[in-house]
Amino acid sequence: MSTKPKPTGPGPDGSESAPRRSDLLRGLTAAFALALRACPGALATRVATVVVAGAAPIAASWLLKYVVDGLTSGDFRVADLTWAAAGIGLLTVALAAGAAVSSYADGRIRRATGTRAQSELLEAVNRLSGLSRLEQPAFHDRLQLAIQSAQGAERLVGAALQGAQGLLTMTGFLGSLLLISPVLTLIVVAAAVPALFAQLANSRHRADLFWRTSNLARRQIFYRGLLTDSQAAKEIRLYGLGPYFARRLREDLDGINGQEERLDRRLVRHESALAVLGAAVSTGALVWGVHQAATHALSAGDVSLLVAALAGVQTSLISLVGCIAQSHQTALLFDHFLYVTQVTDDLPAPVAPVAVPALRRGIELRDVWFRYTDDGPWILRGLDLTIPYGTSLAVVGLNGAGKSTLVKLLCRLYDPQRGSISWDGTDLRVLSAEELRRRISVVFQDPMEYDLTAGENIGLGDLDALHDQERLRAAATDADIHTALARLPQGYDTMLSRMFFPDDTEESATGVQLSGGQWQRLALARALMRSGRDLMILDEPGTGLDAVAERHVHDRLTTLRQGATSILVSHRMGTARAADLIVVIADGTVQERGSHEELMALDGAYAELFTTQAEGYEETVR
Ligand SMILES: Nc1ncnc2c1ncn2[C@@H]1O[C@H](COP(=O)(O)OP(=O)(O)OP(=O)(O)O)[C@@H](O)[C@H]1O
Repeated sequence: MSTKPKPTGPGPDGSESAPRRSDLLRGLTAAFALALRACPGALATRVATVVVAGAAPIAASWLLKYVVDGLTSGDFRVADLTWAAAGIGLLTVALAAGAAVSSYADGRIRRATGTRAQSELLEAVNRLSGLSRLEQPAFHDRLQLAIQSAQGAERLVGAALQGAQGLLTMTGFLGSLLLISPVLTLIVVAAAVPALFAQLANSRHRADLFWRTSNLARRQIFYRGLLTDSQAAKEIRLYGLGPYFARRLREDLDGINGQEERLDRRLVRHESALAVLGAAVSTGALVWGVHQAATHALSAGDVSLLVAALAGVQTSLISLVGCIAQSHQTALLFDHFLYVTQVTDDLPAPVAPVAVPALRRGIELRDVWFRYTDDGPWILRGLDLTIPYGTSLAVVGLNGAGKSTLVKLLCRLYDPQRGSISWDGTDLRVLSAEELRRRISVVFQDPMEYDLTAGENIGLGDLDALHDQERLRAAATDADIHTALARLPQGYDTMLSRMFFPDDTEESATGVQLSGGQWQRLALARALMRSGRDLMILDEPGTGLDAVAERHVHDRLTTLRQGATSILVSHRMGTARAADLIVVIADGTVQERGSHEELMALDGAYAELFTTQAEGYEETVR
């Protein structure tokens, strides 16, 4: 199963448009809500530290003004000045302690929101009961970005709190300046406003660039995945594709770097002009303040407050703008997280789900039409098929005829666009998909190879029996894999992975890799853990098995299937012939149906498939 995103259009979902400004507000609200759900205590602490850190510099500058005014005028009480100086000291201590508490609270917020975001994301993906969304490249891309941005909530909260702190300090200092001189306040604000808007525009440019280059960035993940994936390594080495993909990755990186460089050059011009403007306003204000003090229009304390306010406004402005810029980009990424966590199920859930009864009459497909995408070709075209209870059905047909598609529809991994599939007369659409699947046991054509122990690989078929050694062994024996597993270094506890080791194993221990056929048998054993279920589906269980193994497995399955409703998809006609009912799928419908003898007598598609295969064997033997 590949987890590598495939490159698609320019933006997520292939859309060309950059995100809207409202994304920032939406992202911020959602990030705070997430942090509040994850760690309300740490968030409240962090808000308290913001108030302390935002207000303390202003209070300290007023106390300093009081001290300076007292000292320069000579009109003071020693005790008052001492208390004021102690107050400044206390505020400094509060600031230092606040910084330590704030960094601890940040850590807690980071861990708690990160974990919560991951779980909410995976819960949302698990809520998707079908396959179609996960198979849409655009959704898949979104999902990859959502996984990367799960930490975005913490960064957004952090940036917003830092911004709030900057805003608090700036407002406090502007208020202080207003008391000294309304004119001066106006000048400082006038110098700050263009800087603020220019910085906002810059952050918007950065966000746009990020959006424009996100497709290139995703393609890099794809190339990096190819170059480091052990599954891809065989072909990459055989065809000598490494340097080719490395070059394409470098070209994409150069593309992104080039665009960033151009934007940086533009922004540096803006920023230096703004810095000069800010410095000029500060210097002018300072000169004016000193002049006013010299002519006794202002006190020395006013000048000290003026100096603190000018520095405070400039610093908090820079911090505020930095936070807004960071929030903008983070909100863009976090939007993918919100999209995925709010996505609706791809299979409509029944309004009043009906309990899935044990199968007693059979399964019926009536005029089933199905295609994977709205603009794709029809795979099934009005297929009719009745599978009576207790029948063993074999489905045969050429490659791409739609056999595996039929299997997936029976498991309700998709809904047909037209027609119906019913379980004892009840349409699958009104049954709970989860309950339905509990009544089915399937070996898919491409079964999973879990990087877990051999026992777990089997036990996953029935989680309640994950550690039931007897049942694991029985299933493995029926799938003809018990002997091979028993011979592994740690028997059923052997890790079937070259990447992970059991927690209690030394790092030097190596995992074991099974052959393709052995994995196939393990998947069969996993399905056999559910052999008591109402319907057993085997989609090509013989692929990858050698002739002797296939014979063994086939004999066991024939015994196991007796009396049970089962569906076997197979290209091996020798295996299919033993079924009670055989259907040939072609052109999206059932072309022929009957027993082996009936279909041979019909001398149609089945007879042709059967004799062609039989002749092939005879020629080989001769
Ligand atoms: N997830 C998918 N999205 C889009 N098209 C698909 C998907 N899965 C299968 N198809 C298409 O549906 C058609 C039928 O595929 P299916 O796997 O059902 O055939 P099959 O009869 O099982 O073939 P085979 O014998 O090769 O296993 C094929 O043309 C295939 O390309």
